[in-house]
Amino acid sequence: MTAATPCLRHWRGWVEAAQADAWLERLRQEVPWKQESIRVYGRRHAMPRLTCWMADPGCGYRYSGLENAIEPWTPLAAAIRRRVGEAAAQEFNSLLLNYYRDGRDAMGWHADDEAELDPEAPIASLSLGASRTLRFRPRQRGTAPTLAVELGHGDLLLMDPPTQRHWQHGLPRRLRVETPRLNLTFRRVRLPA
Ligand SMILES: O=C(O)CCC(=O)C(=O)O
Ligand SMILES: [Fe+2]
Repeated sequence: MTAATPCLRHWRGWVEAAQADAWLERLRQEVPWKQESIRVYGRRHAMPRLTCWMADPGCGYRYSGLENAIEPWTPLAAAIRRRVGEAAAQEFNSLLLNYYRDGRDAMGWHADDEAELDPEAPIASLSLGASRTLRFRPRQRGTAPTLAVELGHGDLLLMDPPTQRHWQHGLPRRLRVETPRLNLTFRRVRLPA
């Protein structure tokens, strides 16, 4: 069964603009950004964005078929994790950072439903920089309308369960955009009992 809409909570301007500006600048500089590549039909392509995976020890996981190297939390990322965790009432143990250098960078349709992730936990997404559209479509195509959420500077979006089970999301290119955007998705990786 497909839920009629994804379960989203969107706070526009969750971080006040001057604070968001400062976070954007500092994260661009201090995060060890990586240019990963993806395999499509056996060929390697540069991923259309830079990424970094930060997590507590033991919280590694595979994303788009890549085994991510775990980076330790930078002081700012750790501070943001605490604030986002309070807003979401959730203890996040991992974070994927995406750096969209301009409107040519993007992310394809996917669901964040890897086996390593706790399906009961929300995923919290913080956006900094250029405004971009996150689109949602039902995994069972045609059973519900596609939805677009405009994510601006300082916005926090919570994707609550069972959103990942029934919906995919993606960030299309937007060629008019010439400025960068950072997105931080806080996640909960299941730990061995
Ligand atoms: O950049 C975004 O807003 C989406 C990022 C995303 O879907 C992800 O990191 O899994
Ligand atoms: Fe995602």
